[in-house]
Amino acid sequence: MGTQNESIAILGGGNIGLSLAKGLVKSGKYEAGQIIITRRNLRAIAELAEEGYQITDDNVKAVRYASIVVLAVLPQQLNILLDAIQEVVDPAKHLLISVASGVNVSDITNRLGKDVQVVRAMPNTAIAIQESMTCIASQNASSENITKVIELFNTVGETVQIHEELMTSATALCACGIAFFLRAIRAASQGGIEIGFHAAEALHMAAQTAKGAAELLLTNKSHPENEIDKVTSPKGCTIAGLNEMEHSGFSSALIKGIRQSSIKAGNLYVND
Ligand SMILES: NC(=O)C1=CN([C@@H]2O[C@H](COP(=O)(O)OP(=O)(O)OC[C@H]3O[C@@H](n4cnc5c(N)ncnc54)[C@H](OP(=O)(O)O)[C@@H]3O)[C@@H](O)[C@H]2O)C=CC1
Ligand SMILES: O=C(O)[C@@H]1CCC=N1
Repeated sequence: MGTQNESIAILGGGNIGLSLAKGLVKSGKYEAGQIIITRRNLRAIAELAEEGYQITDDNVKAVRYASIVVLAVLPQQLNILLDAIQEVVDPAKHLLISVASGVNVSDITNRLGKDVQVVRAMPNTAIAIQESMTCIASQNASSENITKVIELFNTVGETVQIHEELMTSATALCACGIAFFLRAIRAASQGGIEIGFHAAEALHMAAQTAKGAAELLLTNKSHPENEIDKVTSPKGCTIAGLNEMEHSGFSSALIKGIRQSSIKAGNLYVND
C-alpha cells in the first residue's frame, strides 16, 4: 500500500484524469491499486490494468469503492455522470473533487440533490510529472477536507487556494496557460530553425531556455523585467529582438488570449 490509506475513484480517464492518476503514483504517495479509473470506452485504458490500476466502465462501482471521488469528465458530460452516481454518493463517506472547468460547487450539489462536500481543483497537464500549478477552491468543504485536497495535489506540484469566483481565471492562466507557454516554446524553436539549428536541437534549446527563465523567477522571486534588464545590453541584440516582438503585439496577444480563455471557461457548462 502507498502511504495514504484512502482509495480514489477518477471518473473520466481522459487527459487530465490519467495525468492525475500517473502523477499520484509517480509521487510515491499512492499505489496504482488504490486508484480506480472509469471511462465508457474501456479498451482505451486497458493497458492501465497491466500497470496495476483498477479500471471499469461502471461509475457506480467506482464510487462505492472509493472515499475520494474525482470528477474528470468534460463540463458537457458532467450532468449525465452526476445523474448516474446520484444514488450512491454518500455525504457521510465521500469527498468529491471536481476538475471540471466552469462548474460551480453549487451546480454539483444541486444536481445531486445532496449536501456532499465538493472541492474544486484546477490542475494542468504537468501534473503527470509533479509540476502542476493547481488552484483549489470550495464553498462547502470543511477546512480539514480542503487541506486533504491541497495535500493530495501537493504530491503532484504546487497548489494555491483561491476564492471560487476566481476559478475561471485560474483555468485560463494555469490550466490553459501551459498550452500558451508550449506554443511560445514552439514558436521560439521555429525561429531557431530559421537561424540555423535542426528542429530537435532548436526545440531542446528553446525548452531548456524557457525552463531557465521560469526557474530564475521562482528561485530569485524576482520580477520578469528585473531579469530582462540583466539580458538587455545597451544597443544590444536582445532589446532589438524584444522590441520587434512588442511591435508585433507579443504581450498584447498573450493578455488577449488569456482574457478570451477566461470568458470561454465561464461558459463551458450548460446546466440543463
Ligand atoms: N486537459 C486539461 O489540461 C485540463 C482539463 N480540465 C478539465 O478536466 C475535465 C476533463 O478534461 P480532459 O481530460 O481534457 O478531457 P478528455 O476528453 O480527455 O477526458 C474526459 C474523459 O471522460 C470520459 N467520460 C466521458 N463521459 C464519461 C462517463 N459518463 N463515465 C466515465 N467516463 C466518461 C471520456 O472517455 P469515454 O468517452 O471513453 O467515456 C474521456 O476519456 C474537463 O472538465 C476539463 O475542463 C481541467 C484542467 C486541465
Ligand atoms: O481547454 C479546456 O477546456 C480544458 C480546461 C482547461 C484546460 N483544458
